Amino acid sequence: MISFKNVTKVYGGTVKAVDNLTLDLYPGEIYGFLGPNGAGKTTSIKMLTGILRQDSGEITINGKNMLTDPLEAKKEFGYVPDNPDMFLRLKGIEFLNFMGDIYQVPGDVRKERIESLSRRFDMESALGDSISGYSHGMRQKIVLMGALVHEPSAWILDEPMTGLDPKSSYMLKEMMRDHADKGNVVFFSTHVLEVAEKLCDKVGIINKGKLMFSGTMEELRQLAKENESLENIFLEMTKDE
Ligand SMILES: Nc1ncnc2c1ncn2[C@@H]1O[C@H](COP(=O)(O)OP(=O)(O)OP(=O)(O)O)[C@@H](O)[C@H]1O
Repeated sequence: MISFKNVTKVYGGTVKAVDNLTLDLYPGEIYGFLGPNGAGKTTSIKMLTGILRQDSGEITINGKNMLTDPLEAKKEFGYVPDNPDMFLRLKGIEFLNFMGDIYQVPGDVRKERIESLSRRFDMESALGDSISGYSHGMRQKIVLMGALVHEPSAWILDEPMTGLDPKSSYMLKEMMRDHADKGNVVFFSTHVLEVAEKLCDKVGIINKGKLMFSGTMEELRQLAKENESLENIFLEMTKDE
């Protein structure tokens, strides 16, 4: 379970990027975090993963507190950031082994997982190449594979479908469903309403740092007036006053 309790983050003393966020994500759920540009999605995810420190409030992952017990909390999740341009000097396989080392995944298990992930994402022939030569989508895939090498309980994915080709995107969605169905939390951000609509058990809509809605897709639809599209609800909740 992932829990945000009254979490606030202010940049430079003025920009309230996340405003008193309280949100619980339960095992078995795919939770989509929706919001327009600058809404506070990435800031929330960076606090959740320990990259940024919140100004107030508490974040726990499977009961482990990110501020007071960061090493244990970080073992609980795999994280894919919104920008996959990292470790460019490494070859794909070196990066995956590096991630395996960090999370202390034993050699034989690691080999099996890397083979299986490479097959799923069509990356077998690219593992020996330097990441600097990868396309955006291939970088996205290698970062995703690295995040999954230790088979984390929670998946935290910032805009994971961006740049993936249809087959990889389909594969990832299947994997997300499968992982949640095994009793894990999958938390991801997206701008794309249709993705959220098809994939998520629950969604949260954030705007200007404030959580405007959190609930099931069905509850979201019920909020809509008759004949109003989900897009209209989304626009209504995120419009500028
Ligand atoms: N390092 C920073 N310093 C100052 N302000 C920042 C910083 N990072 C983000 N912000 C501001 O905080 C707010 C939330 O940004 P954030 O990146 O969390 O939004 P987002 O929902 O992820 O947006 P996008 O969908 O465009 O990625 C925005 O007003 C943004 O300009």
